Amino acid sequence: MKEAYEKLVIEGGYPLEGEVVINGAKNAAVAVIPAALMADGESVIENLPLIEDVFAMDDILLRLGAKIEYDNHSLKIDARNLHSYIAPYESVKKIRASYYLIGALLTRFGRAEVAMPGGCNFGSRPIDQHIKGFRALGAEVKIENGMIKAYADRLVGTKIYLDVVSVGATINLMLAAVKAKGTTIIENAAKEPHVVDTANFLNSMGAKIKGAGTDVIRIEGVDKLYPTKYAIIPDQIEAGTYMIAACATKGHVIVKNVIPKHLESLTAKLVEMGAEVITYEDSIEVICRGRLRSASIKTMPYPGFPTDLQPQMTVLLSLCSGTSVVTEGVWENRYQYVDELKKMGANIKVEGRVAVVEGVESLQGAEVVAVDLRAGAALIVAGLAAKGQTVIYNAKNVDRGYENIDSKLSKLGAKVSRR
Ligand SMILES: CC(=O)N[C@H]1[C@@H](OP(=O)(O)OP(=O)(O)OC[C@H]2O[C@@H](n3ccc(=O)[nH]c3=O)[C@H](O)[C@@H]2O)O[C@H](CO)[C@@H](O)[C@@H]1O
Ligand SMILES: C=C(OP(=O)(O)O)C(=O)O
Repeated sequence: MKEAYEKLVIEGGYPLEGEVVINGAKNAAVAVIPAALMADGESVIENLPLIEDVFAMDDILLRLGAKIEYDNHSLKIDARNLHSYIAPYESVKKIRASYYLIGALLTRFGRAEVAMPGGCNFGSRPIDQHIKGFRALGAEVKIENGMIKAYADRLVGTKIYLDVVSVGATINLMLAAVKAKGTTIIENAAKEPHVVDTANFLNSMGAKIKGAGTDVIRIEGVDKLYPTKYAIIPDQIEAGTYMIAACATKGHVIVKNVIPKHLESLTAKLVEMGAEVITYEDSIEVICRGRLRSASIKTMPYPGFPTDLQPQMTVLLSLCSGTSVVTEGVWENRYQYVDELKKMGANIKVEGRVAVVEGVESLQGAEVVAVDLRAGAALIVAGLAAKGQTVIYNAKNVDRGYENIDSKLSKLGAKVSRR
């Protein structure tokens, strides 16, 4: 009988060798797609990753009345016949990014009813800053029966200071402010590459956004947004995952179609640990011929070390010589994968947001479960490096953020199959 979720089977111990082309950024794609709903016409988004989170967002758009058409990695979105401002639970619960429908539908219709979002479960993932911002812009917002209901006859620009640096709130409030009356200033804004990419997409639609990529974003409201054609940035987390896997397997990999600046915190850390990393204009070469040194990382908002690479990096640190310390500076409980790693021989002690990692000579293959997207990516890195066979259940979780990860790894010499 077919498993409820497909599993990945990995024969470990083969160094990754060769080139891998990185797809578009998941966290840019899931912001830009709903943003396209704000133009009454047909937009084209290029370089989209063909991943489960994008398909889940597509499903939401179809339920709202949009028409979509794929041509390889390009998506045409026709939002002319949008007929609903209600995004239902069964499609919204699959992804975290469904919260962007609130900002986009508020701007399009002046009203939005969106179920509470889903996404990776690592502790509470509040959206109070989103709601605080919508209310500051003049929207009435209430939560009823698990639905976020927002209404605004007219959104009016204002100054919003985010209590915490939040990617989602920063992007969502940009979506709500682009056609508000007057100017909106978002202070303590997130600076991630996908925040900048979404601002650039909105500006290509006729929005007037300045300062994205800094902690103060200024949005001058406009009367109309226009359909556009736009190619999103490459995925820094997909690229970083392959760079870490190259090191974990003592391999030699070139990740292509990347923006090296987006990976500077990882590149610097890998060099500190003893890997050879050569940066080119749109690719990065990683060479690792021996056991790396231990290091410490603390995940922080961009340009700090990205939390979405924390699980993968912890696997690499598990194989280094010496003791490493990992501090999760963004999420309260993002170590659920550690119990699975321990089944493979990792020596990790978790206290709250800190994990102390004692390096081991090698990991052993085991049967493990991918509890979420990056936990699954971490277990893949571990299985590639381990001695023997690793079976990863719930592998569909990995497909949320990685396009064709098994075939890409096979092309790099890994022995991996989906069963
Ligand atoms: C779809 C998407 O883009 N997901 C990314 C997004 O998630 P997401 O947008 O959920 O993450 P945020 O940047 O908002 O969260 C950062 C921190 O702020 C807190 N917070 C956030 C919002 C809020 O209203 N109140 C609040 O307290 C969170 O609990 C967390 O501690 O950024 C995270 C941090 O880079 C990444 O791990 C996710 O991959
Ligand atoms: C946490 C992640 O995704 P999401 O916020 O969509 O759950 C991630 O991409 O690592």
